[in-house]
Order: sequence, then structure tokens, then C-alpha cells
Amino acid sequence: MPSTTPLTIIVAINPRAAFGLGLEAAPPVVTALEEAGHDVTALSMPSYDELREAVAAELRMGADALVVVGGDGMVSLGVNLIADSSVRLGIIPSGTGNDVARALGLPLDNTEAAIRMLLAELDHEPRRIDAGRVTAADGTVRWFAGVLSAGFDAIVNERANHMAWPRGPRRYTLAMVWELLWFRPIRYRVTIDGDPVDTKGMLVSVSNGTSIGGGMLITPDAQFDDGLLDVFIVGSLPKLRFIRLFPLVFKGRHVGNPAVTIRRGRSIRLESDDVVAYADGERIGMLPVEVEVRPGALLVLAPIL
Ligand SMILES: Nc1ncnc2c1ncn2[C@@H]1O[C@H](COP(=O)(O)OP(=O)(O)OP(=O)(O)O)[C@@H](O)[C@H]1O
Repeated sequence: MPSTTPLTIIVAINPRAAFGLGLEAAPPVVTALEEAGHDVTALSMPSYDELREAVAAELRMGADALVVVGGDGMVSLGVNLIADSSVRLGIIPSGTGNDVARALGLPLDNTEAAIRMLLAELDHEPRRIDAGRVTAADGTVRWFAGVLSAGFDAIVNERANHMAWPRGPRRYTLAMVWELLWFRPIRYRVTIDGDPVDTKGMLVSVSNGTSIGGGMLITPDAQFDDGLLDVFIVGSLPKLRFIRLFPLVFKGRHVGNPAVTIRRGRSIRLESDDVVAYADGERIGMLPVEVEVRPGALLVLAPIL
């Protein structure tokens, strides 16, 4: 059915998302948007960096919406290009974790349903949500919609990205087992709204969304539009107790556990030696980082929950 208002829409496709799912999901998205009467430019490139450049060039020519087809890494690509602008971000979740889409209430594992929701949302006012704005030590600025992590999970991510084998999600399992063997609690200084705390921890995340790793509900009460970030810290634990915490975190049942601290703030500084940060599954760089919430910096094509 034609849309009420024809729009200029860029569709950015990651052919490698979820190890090939992105490529399958893309054609029906493009067809559906064209059939709805929109002016669609579909972009897919051999690499992430080339795709980002191509999308940035297309955005400079003017667009109403950017639809990303992929996982959190593609959300990151989109968020970094459209934050603080009037361009709306649509997501067709087809990655491995899809944590931002999950928290936004978009249909997962069902491209047809995600397309139907996208078409409906294009006819509504977009949802305005907060974004995390990260400044690295060298002054580089990056944005995220979901979660920035700088603990065990970021180290696992880094390890998995350097592994050539296995190709599927088992790569993360293997990387996690390997890193668990060597992992030691990390010393951090976490400064929330100017209040510094020195701590030793296993996991440290700054959340706008609720989950990491495909649904691990680290900050189940985080809200996209409260103007605040949730700081999640798992303190120093023996490995067996750390492992036993995982199933609880998956269900969000760790809140109140003495090993877990969750605090809210507007501006968070994370400092440590030799620890990498990832945000929305993409590498940010080594700590220190400054994270600040930018209320309402993102317009997303998602229902208001
Ligand atoms: N041609 C390409 N275009 C875009 N990204 C690519 C491409 N080839 C490889 N990638 C990699 O894909 C990663 C992003 O993948 P994406 O997040 O879309 O899917 P995923 O990793 O399966 O899902 P999730 O992040 O939700 O777990 C980027 O880190 C990027 O380096």
C-alpha cells in the first residue's frame, strides 16, 4: 500500500551480518519501501568503512531516513551518522545480538514483521531517544544507542574479532572460554557526575539500552528516554561465582545481588590501564573515555513502548 508521504530513504546493508543473514533480509526491505512509494537508495559495500563513507556521501545529498539492515554494528554505523540530526533511523534486525533492536521492541528473527513495523512507523512521528556520546582520550567523538562496555565482555569481543575461526556465533563462545581462563579483575576509576569511585571489577558498562550479547539484561530498568545512563558494575568475584552470575544476568535477576552495582548519571568517566571499550558491538578504543548522555539526540522508527 502506498505511503501517505513519499520519503527519501537510504538502506544500508551489511552482507556479513549474522554471518550472511543481512544479505537475505535486504531485498524484501528495498522492495517493500519502493512499493510504498518511497525513493530508495540501497547501499552495500565490501567493507564497513566503505559502507560508512558511501552512506555519509548519500546523506550529504539529503535524506529523510536511514534504514540499517544488520546487527548492533550497523546500528552503530547509523547512529554515528545521524545523531543530532533530523534523519530518522530504521532498523531491520538481522545481526547476531540485535540488542538495540531488542530493547526498542522491534521484531527479531522475523524480517517480514520488521518490515511491516518499519512501514507503519514511517507514517508516524518518530520516537525520540537519548544517545551516548563518547569522547576518547585523543578527542575522537563517537555515539552509541545501546551499551558501552569496558570489562570482560569487551575483552571477549576483542578476542573474537581477532579470530579467523570458527565463523559462526561459536567464535564468541570460544573467545569467552579462552578469556575466562586468563581473566583477572580489573582496577577502574568510575566517575559518575563528578563523583569518583575506585573499584575492582569484572564487568563495567554504561547503558542507554538494556542488554548486551543477545539479550543479557545487564540494566533491565534502563530507559531510552529518561535523559540518564545506567552504570553497571560487577565487582571482583571468584571465577566460579562470576560464571554463576551469568544466567541471572540473562534474566535481569541480578539486580540487588551484592556483587552488582547499578547507578545512574548524566556524565560518566571510565579510567583503567590497558582496557578496551566497545559500544554497540563496535570498537571505541582504549580507556579512558568520557561518556555523556545526549537527551533526545536520536530519532528512531520504533513504537513508543
Ligand atoms: N561488507 C560489510 N559491510 C558492513 N559491515 C561489515 C562488512 N563486512 C564485515 N562487516 C563487519 O560486520 C560488523 C557488524 O556486523 P553487524 O553488527 O551488522 O552484525 P552482527 O555482528 O552479526 O550482529 P550484532 O552486532 O548484533 O551481534 C562490523 O564490525 C563490520 O566490521
